[in-house]
Order: sequence, then C-alpha cells, then structure tokens
Amino acid sequence: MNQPHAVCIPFPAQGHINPMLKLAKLLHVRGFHITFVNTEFNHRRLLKSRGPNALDGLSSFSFESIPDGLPHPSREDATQDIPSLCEACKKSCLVPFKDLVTRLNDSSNFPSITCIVSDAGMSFTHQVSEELGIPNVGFWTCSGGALLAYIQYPKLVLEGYTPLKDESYLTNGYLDTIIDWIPGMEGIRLKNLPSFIRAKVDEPNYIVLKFIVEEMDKIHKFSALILNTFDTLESDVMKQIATKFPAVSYTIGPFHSLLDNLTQYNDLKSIRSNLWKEDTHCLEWLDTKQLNSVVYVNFGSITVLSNDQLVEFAWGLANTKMNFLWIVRSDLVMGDSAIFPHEFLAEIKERGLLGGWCPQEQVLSHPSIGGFLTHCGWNSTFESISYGVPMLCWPFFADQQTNSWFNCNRWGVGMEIDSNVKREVIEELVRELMIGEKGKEMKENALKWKKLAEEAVTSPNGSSYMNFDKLVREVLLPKGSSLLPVD
Ligand SMILES: O=c1ccn([C@@H]2O[C@H](COP(=O)(O)OP(=O)(O)O[C@H]3O[C@H](CO)[C@@H](O)[C@H](O)[C@H]3O)[C@@H](O)[C@H]2O)c(=O)[nH]1
Repeated sequence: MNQPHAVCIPFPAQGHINPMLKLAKLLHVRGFHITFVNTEFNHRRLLKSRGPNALDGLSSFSFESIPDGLPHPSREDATQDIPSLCEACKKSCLVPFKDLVTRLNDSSNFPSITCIVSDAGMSFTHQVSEELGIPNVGFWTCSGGALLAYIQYPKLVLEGYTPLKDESYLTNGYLDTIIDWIPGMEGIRLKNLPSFIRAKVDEPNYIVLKFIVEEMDKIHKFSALILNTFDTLESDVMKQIATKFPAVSYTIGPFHSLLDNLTQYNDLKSIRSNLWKEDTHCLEWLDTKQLNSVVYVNFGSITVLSNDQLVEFAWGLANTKMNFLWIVRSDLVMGDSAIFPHEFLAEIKERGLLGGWCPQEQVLSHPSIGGFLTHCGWNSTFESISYGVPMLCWPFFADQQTNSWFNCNRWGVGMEIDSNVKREVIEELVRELMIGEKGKEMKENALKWKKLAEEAVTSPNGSSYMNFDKLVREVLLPKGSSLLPVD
C-alpha cells in the first residue's frame, strides 16, 4: 500500500481537537489515510456526546486513544485542569504514543506511517519522530500573533518581566508597560500578552508558563509549522515569524472554509469532535429571529466564571432588552452549576435562549446573529472573523488577551470588556455592538475580513488554497505517493 498515512495528535482539549480534526479531514480529502489520536478520557467523552458508533464507518479514517496519565476525574463532562494536563502529557504520553505508532507501522492492515502531524504543544512526538525516522509537522492552534508573543517568553523570563514578584504587580500599573521590542506588535502592553505573563511562582499558571517556555524551545524541530490563519489577516506578524524559524510556516486557514470548498468533504461531515452533546434546537430558534438581531454569547470550553460574574453578565444582557443566545456549559461556573436568579429567567423568557453546547459555526453563520460576546479563544475569534461577526471581547486566559488586542487594535472588529465585569458596562457595550456607530463600523470591518478569508481559500490563487497544496506536495507527501486532485 503506498497511500500516505498521517497520524494526527492534538493537545487533549476541545480548542485543539476541533481544528486538528479539520486539518485531518483536509488531508483525507487529498488522499491520506488518517489515524487520529485522542486521549482515552476524550475518546470516551466523544463517544458519549456523539453516540457509540460516531467514530466508525469511514474507510481510511480511524480513531485511536492513549492514556493521559491523569487520575480518573470526578466528573466526565468537564474540561480537565490545564496545568495538570500539560505536566501529564509531557510525562505520560511518549511511551503509549510510540507503542501505537510502532504497532500501526507493523500492521499489514494500514499503510506505513509517512508523517506525524502533532500539536505544537505535544513535543514528546519529536522523540518518536527521531527514533522511528518519521517526519513530524507541527500544528500551532493559536494565531500567528500569539505565536510571535509566545516566542518572546524566554526573553521575558530572562529579563525578569515574568514570573511576577508578588500580587502588587497585578494592580500597580506594571502590566500597562509597553513592550516596544516586538516588531509586528507595536503598541502592545504586558497585559495584552498571553496571560501566563501574570503568573507567580506559587500558582498553577506558573506550571503552564514553564511548559510554554520549554515547548517554544523545541518548536524549531518540526519540519514545518501549520497555522489556521490567512496571510492578509496577519501579514506583518507572519513576516516576523518567518525570520524566527528555519522551518517554513504554512498559513492555510480558515480550515472550515477550505473544507467547505471541497466537494469530497461531504463524506466526512458526520465526523465531529464536540465533547459536549450539541443542542441544535437553537438553530430553529434563530430561524424565528430577524436579521442581525441576536447577540451570541459563548465562552468556549475552558473559561470558568464565578456565580457573581454569571449574574452580572445575565443582568447586563437582560437589561439591553435584546435577543440573545447564551451557551452555558455544564462546567462554566467554578465548582458548581450555574444559578440564575428567577427574576432574570422570567424577564428573558421571550427573547433569551440558554443552551448547554451548540454547533458554533452554524450559529455564527446564521443571518440572525449580529454580534458575539466571546472569551476570544482563537477558534472562536477566527470563526467570528470569517463569518463577518463583530465581537465583544472578555478574554479569560492564555492567548485570549492577545487575540482581543488584535481584534480591538488591528482588525477593528472588537471592543474589550474589563475583566471585572459589571452589568451596566455589559448593557452599554452590547447596545453599542448591536446598534451603535462603533458597532456598525466593526460590522463593516468584519465583513471586509470575511471577504478576504473567502478569497484566501478560493482556487486557484487564494493564499491558503495554494499554501495547503504546497504543504502537501513539499512537506507531507513522500516521494512517489499518489495524490488525489482537489476540486
Ligand atoms: O457551544 C460551543 C462552544 C464551542 N464550540 C467550538 O469549540 C471550539 C472552542 O475553541 P476556542 O474558541 O479556541 O476556545 P477554547 O476552547 O477556550 O480553546 C483553547 O484552545 C484555543 C486554541 O489553542 C486557544 O486559543 C484558547 O485560548 C484555549 O482556551 C471552537 O471550535 C467552537 O466552534 C462549539 O462548537 N460549541
């Protein structure tokens, strides 16, 4: 069998699994046999949310799982603790991953493995790649801007900007310091860099800070780096990134639009990666609403709120008297389930819909959605940009602060909410987003980016379309392998 075979391994969290699955589908459409590797915990969750046969039935696209090394969690429907996951993946995944790759390679049921496509945060895959002689291509799931920011971390540590010495640095104006030595990100402040900059040595985020510094040190080992972004959106940043890496970076986003343009993709549509059960009733509800009249609220898969914050958001939204769809994940509220005041539930009856998890791309592309109140995870940000939806940004952690800065300061599609959330501010900003002058301007900019995103994935000259073709031919495909034509 000389079919090329890619083993795709995401970092085990929703915001990494989703784009990796899309990348795997893109490769499958080009003729690759795919093995997609989840952790056992996430594999179980997928089968629970999508049904026991959800991952069967497609030839040349199989799912495998490896243990993550963490103790059995108290709940199966919640995101695992991120610092613990970072440590566990580093310690526990190498051996089972190597065993899996060896077993697949020795089996006559599968074509030989021709490349590993690894999340850039799963650097143990380098050892497997080196020992078994299989090329390893990295997938960076955040924006180019976030990559450029994270590349600065070793220098920020060396020069004493981080970890913070004590609590007082969070409030004494220190985080407003402008960092003027990152070309491509002029004007950015410490507080707009990925949030781990705020870590103190005695807190869990320091584990993530250390993890990132170590991973950044190894990122140059990948034979190429893939990004879910497009050239015109991040041209300055991508020019800087090109000077930092010997390996070429391939910007091939938006993945979902590139996929939608490929007719062979239809066969793959049933494979989805949501770890929570999707509620599609919201789409029918959206059908009953007018054009651009609904605020969509979703904080992704990791953000947690205190119940007080939840209540401030709730009343802020209710007081606008506007329609809204709010996805309240079962683990959104810290340590408990969400408790909404009865008066709030009565007040929003006709115009507010609460759900547990939704098909986000279908929601964002629905004509009744006028704005998105988001935590600015890169997938949500990029999906919003590519569907032409302006944003109200409440960055929670990681790269979200940086994405919010780009939304508000470079792309003209966002306004930021202070982390100390107050209902009056939410009410005012939601109104501005939906019916204000600034909102109109942001909508126009978002539609401009949507058009540019569509151009990027269009055959034959779109930058992402061409980059994907180059990635397959120049990096992923071994010499002499067959390649399916793209339509
Ligand atoms: O109800 C929902 C909520 C989310 N999603 C999808 O889930 C993904 C969520 O990803 P993202 O918006 O990036 O948020 P997080 O889950 O928080 O993502 C993590 O991973 C991202 C990529 O590395 C980082 O940018 C974030 O900061 C990090 O928190 C997206 O594809 C959404 O379309 C749904 O389909 N339905």
